[in-house]
Amino acid sequence: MSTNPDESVPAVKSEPAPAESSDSGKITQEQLEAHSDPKDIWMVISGKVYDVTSFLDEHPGGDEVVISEAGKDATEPFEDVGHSEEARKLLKDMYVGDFDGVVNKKVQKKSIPGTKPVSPSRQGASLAYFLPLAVFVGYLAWRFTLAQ
Ligand code: HEM
Repeated sequence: MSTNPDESVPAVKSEPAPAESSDSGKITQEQLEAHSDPKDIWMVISGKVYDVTSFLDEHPGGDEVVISEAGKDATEPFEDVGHSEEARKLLKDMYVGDFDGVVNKKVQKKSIPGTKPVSPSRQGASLAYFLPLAVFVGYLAWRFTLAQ
């Protein structure tokens, strides 16, 4: 028999540790930034979050470039280097989860080859040409019908 009066009281469950992902199961910008220490590095590459901490010393490009991208979206610098297929395969083992934030804007904005982006102002401009022309053609057609 125990003399401890607290023993009958059920242990209060401790608060669960903060989740490493948002409600959507994705990693938020905040969580990404929480891993920007050289001893604990996460980074985003093409919308996926990778824990590159253990790879730091092995990186053929040196640790500094990787540290400078800690807690950030490193898609652009990673792609700019033109990493090999081998480098991309290494990423698989470092995968933590999908990124919930905005995927690298510059990369997203890149136009799709073979297509020509039309800006809203240009759309307006072509409408400004087309409308009077359509009215004029309509007028000609009307005159032509009257002349018959
Ligand atoms: C985090 C994931 C990364 C992995 C797994 C990775 C892996 C590699 C590998 C395997 C190479 C050797 C060449 C090749 O196979 O392409 C390499 C080279 C290189 N990496 Fe990375 N890298 C990563 C991130 C980065 C980042 C974020 C930067 C720049 C900010 C960077 C900059 C470089 C540079 C400059 C080289 C060329 C080194 C040389 O040729 O002397 N890497 N990387």
